[in-house]
Amino acid sequence: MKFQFRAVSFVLLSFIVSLFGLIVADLNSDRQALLEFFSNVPHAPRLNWSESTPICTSWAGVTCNQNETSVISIRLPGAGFQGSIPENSLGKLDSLKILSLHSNGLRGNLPSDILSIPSLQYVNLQQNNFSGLIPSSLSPKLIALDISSNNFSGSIPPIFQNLSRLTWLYLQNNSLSGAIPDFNFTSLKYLNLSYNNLNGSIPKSINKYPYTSFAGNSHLCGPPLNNCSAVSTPSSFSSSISPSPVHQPLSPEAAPQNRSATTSKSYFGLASILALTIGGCAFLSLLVLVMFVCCLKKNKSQSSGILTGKAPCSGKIEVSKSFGSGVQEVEKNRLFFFEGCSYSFDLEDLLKASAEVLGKGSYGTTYRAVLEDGTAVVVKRLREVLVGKKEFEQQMEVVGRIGRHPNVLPLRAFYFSKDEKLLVYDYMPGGSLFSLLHGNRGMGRAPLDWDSRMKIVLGVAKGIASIHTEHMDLKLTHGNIKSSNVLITQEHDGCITDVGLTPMMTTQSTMSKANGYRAPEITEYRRITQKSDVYSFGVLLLEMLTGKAPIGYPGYEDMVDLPRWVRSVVREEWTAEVFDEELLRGQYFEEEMVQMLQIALACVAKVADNRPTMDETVRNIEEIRLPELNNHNTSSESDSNLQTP
Ligand SMILES: Nc1ncnc2c1ncn2[C@@H]1O[C@H](COP(=O)(O)OP(=O)(O)OP(=O)(O)O)[C@@H](O)[C@H]1O
Repeated sequence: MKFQFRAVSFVLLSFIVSLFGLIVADLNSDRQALLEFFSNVPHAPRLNWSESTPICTSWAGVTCNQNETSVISIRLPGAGFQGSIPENSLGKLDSLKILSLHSNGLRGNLPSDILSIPSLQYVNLQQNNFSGLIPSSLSPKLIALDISSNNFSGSIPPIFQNLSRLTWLYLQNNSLSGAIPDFNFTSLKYLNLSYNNLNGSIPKSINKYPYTSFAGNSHLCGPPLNNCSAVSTPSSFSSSISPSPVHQPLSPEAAPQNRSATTSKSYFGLASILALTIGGCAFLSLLVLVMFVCCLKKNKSQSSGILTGKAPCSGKIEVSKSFGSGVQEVEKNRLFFFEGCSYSFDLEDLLKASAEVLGKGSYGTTYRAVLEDGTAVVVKRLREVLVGKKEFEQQMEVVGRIGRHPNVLPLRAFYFSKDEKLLVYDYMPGGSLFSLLHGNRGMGRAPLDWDSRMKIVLGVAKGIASIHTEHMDLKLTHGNIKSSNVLITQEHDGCITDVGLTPMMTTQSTMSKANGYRAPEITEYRRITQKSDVYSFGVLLLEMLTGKAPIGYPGYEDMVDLPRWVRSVVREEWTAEVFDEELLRGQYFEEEMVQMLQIALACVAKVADNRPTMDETVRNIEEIRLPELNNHNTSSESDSNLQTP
């Protein structure tokens, strides 16, 4: 009996010892793998990985599982890594789920053992200099793969077909060639293959993705690009196809992307090309005119469509205390409501409402109007509107269509007359991000915590990305992103307002007040693009991180040229000096803050082409906030905890 007991104890003890040994060995082998990478790849001096410190609690950018037995995530975007990743380094982290090394200077081949780590789910290696082929062995658990803006060549390996959980696939801005394999993705939601050298026809299985997913591949054809039949042979294409997408301001006149294949010049003389162009333009203009007249007629005759007109009974305008003082009696009979709007007042009610000035912006004065039944709305009284009635109404159609995203404040109604242009929005009692960050800095101030800031800016990023999505063939921009145009919803989310106003306003009004948010190319060439929106959003992120208002707000003492100031502080080394002191009190999320700073600095790159797109920015922020890493604890190993962000 005694012998039996001893034997059992011995077996149990050996089991425990060997289990412990295994655990230690596991973490040790992860440590060795990371040190192998770290010692072979030059990086920024701020990285603190050292043999003598505990890997799970001290190494920047490294996250372990809950039991601290293995490394599950590496997130070091923009950490200054230069050079190639050695084989048998990162590829040895056999429990790795998340690998984010975007915006570094990594180059050479991507070792084949990395993407095949069986547990790997999220990979973001965009904006490096990797070259060679995409490895053909990939983790079956991959959910997101972003290797865009590198120099990968060769064809797209058919292995993607087998990845049943793949939701994001971003391969744009590489040198990939050959035909696109006939994928039959089951879970893919986002696909971008643009700006490569792909050729042949787009497989049916993926032709539901937008034009922008395939643009910039001059030898690719079929929906949503040009019909393959319209394309003769690859050699008949003009070689001068624009290398990057053209972004137009949010304006109905913005030209659609040129979707027609450019045929070889040898087929036509200059005269025939000119004649065709002029004829084509004339025909198109006629067509647009006819369509527009039809649209207007339809709008006037029925109240379907996006806009509905309301003809109120006549009444006296309260000249003294409301915004209605300038409205002409004859023209005050048409307040256009957008479809789905539940308000039931008319222009007369609005003009009678008691009004309080919320502020004077660059486009005019904004009022909070309280109607007789107690409904509060916001009325923006525009001044210096550049366009006539028709263009204004066309623009309103566009605005009505894009204001259907939870992070974009919908325009509810508008009024246009010779002397008065009014816009009606919901009143947002939560105020603006500007007032939350800079308002009442004295006693009794409730500081805006990190989680709230992250939620708001992620919402704003999504809102802007939704504006940048192609609408009616137009590449739209916002043109005036700043913290006073970010309003806070009941759910404490960020919501962008003033959508679609920039193209209708005079240049003085659009240039004057928001200089601190303006991209260099706007100041120099007055060119508003989607990338200049990204710049403004980057300044907004810096404002959120530093608590400082960008230049352009008279009356705010700590105004600074934010991108310039932040760059000068962090040039040598990342430092807590840039962060808003309110963020340094209490629980301090340094790693997330540093990562947000990296994202912000990428957005405010001086050269527009070096800035990420808004979609990429959304993903980069979401990656910081993966559910697994929320609440700032280390992760559980359960796969179900890692959901699609
Ligand atoms: N729907 C709304 N609900 C609550 N407050 C709003 C609403 N729309 C605007 N505001 C607030 O009203 C004030 C004035 O806004 P306005 O848009 O006129 O100026 P601005 O945002 O400072 O500059 P700009 O005209 O360049 O956008 C700002 O503080 C803004 O945050």
